[in-house]
Amino acid sequence: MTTLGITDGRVLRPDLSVEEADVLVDREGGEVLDVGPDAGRDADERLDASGGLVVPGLVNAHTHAAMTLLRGYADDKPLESWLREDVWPAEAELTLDDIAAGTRLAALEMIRSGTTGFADMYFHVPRVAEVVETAGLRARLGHGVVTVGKDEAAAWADVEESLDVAETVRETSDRIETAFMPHSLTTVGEEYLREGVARARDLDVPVHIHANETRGEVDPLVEEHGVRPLEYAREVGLLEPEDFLAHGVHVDETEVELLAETGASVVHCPASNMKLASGMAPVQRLLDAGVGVGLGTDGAASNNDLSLLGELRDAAMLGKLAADDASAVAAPDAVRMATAGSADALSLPGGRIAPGEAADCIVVDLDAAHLTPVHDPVSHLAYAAAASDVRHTVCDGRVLMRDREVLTLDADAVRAEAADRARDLVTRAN
Ligand SMILES: CSC[C@H]1O[C@@H](n2cnc3c(O)ncnc32)[C@H](O)[C@@H]1O
Ligand SMILES: [Zn+2]
Repeated sequence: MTTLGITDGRVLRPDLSVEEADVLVDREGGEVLDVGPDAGRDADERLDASGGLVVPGLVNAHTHAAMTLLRGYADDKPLESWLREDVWPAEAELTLDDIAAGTRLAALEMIRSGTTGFADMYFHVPRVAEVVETAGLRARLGHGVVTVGKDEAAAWADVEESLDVAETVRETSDRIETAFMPHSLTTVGEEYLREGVARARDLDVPVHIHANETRGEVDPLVEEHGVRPLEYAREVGLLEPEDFLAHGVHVDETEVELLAETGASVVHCPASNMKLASGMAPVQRLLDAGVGVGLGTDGAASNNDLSLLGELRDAAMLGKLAADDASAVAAPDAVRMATAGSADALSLPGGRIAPGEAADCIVVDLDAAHLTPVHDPVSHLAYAAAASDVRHTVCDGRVLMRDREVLTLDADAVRAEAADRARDLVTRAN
């Protein structure tokens, strides 16, 4: 066994207390061995955390990584017209190599901003998995199914592809898990949902879906089925404890209770919800009811970055507006959402720094003008720290970024290829 010591910093513990300590990591086993004063002093390799805070690696519980290629391509529109007029026509032109390049760019941005794990719903998932493996990240991946606008054969083929990906891609890496991923309750027909979800249960994979994102999606569904969207979701077999729903903006009291009873989680995406004017999720209400809540950026085209530190701030701010209460979604709640909340929602290791837990951690520099003084490091994580404050990123015991240099990807090459491909993509789409 060889060890990594993250030394001389302060460590955020699972109860969100902060203590001066080292973190000792088993590099091959990918787990935390010890947390305590001088625990890392004799380690084989050391990462200097002096002046910094050692935090669990952040977990982005809902994104579409390759949408980095569409960052800034179509802004200032609501979800439905943004998807139909801009995003879907561009996505129809994506090649496998585009998706690999966009995902690499996302991986670079995630490592730089302290994200060690993520959930991705997109296309050409085996290529996405290759990138995740090379970058050294952890992920739960799935092929997004859309059946509206397709003939029956094409719709079933899409369902089969998502199930096939869920079954096979999880075998490709110890850091990759999968899920069955129907796009939403309105873009996938009922028969496909019922059959796909039942088969996902046989494969023992969770289901990830967009749900209750906009009024434009909820109202017609209620009209058609005569029940709330999450009651319909339950009827078609969704809402098992390992399932996780993106957004959950327009949920009523019955649906909050249904989530709490079933144990399915919600992934809050505040920046995307604000940018597309989708609405404000009742996050404090969900937390009060005992619903598991994680945090996601959604794709870079509706955000427009993949920084979870930015998302933390948005979650804390928007949560107060939604509740009309300045004490709602307090700093520790937001930090918990981006760490243990997201990791638990995705059933992935990580989210807590303690012996036996996955060695997914980051060091956030606190020695910066905008982070001075440090009355409360948890407050700084929620309200003041930025992506560029992340100094080191470690996933599964491996150093992915040391002193702001990403070690697993060639940053210049990744940026150049993504910029070229994005330009060609939008030329083809237009
Ligand atoms: C079928 S793969 C995933 C699909 O989802 C689209 N998408 C991106 N952001 C959102 C969002 O906020 N709500 C719904 N769908 C979204 C993405 O462009 C892909 O087509
Ligand atoms: Zn999404």
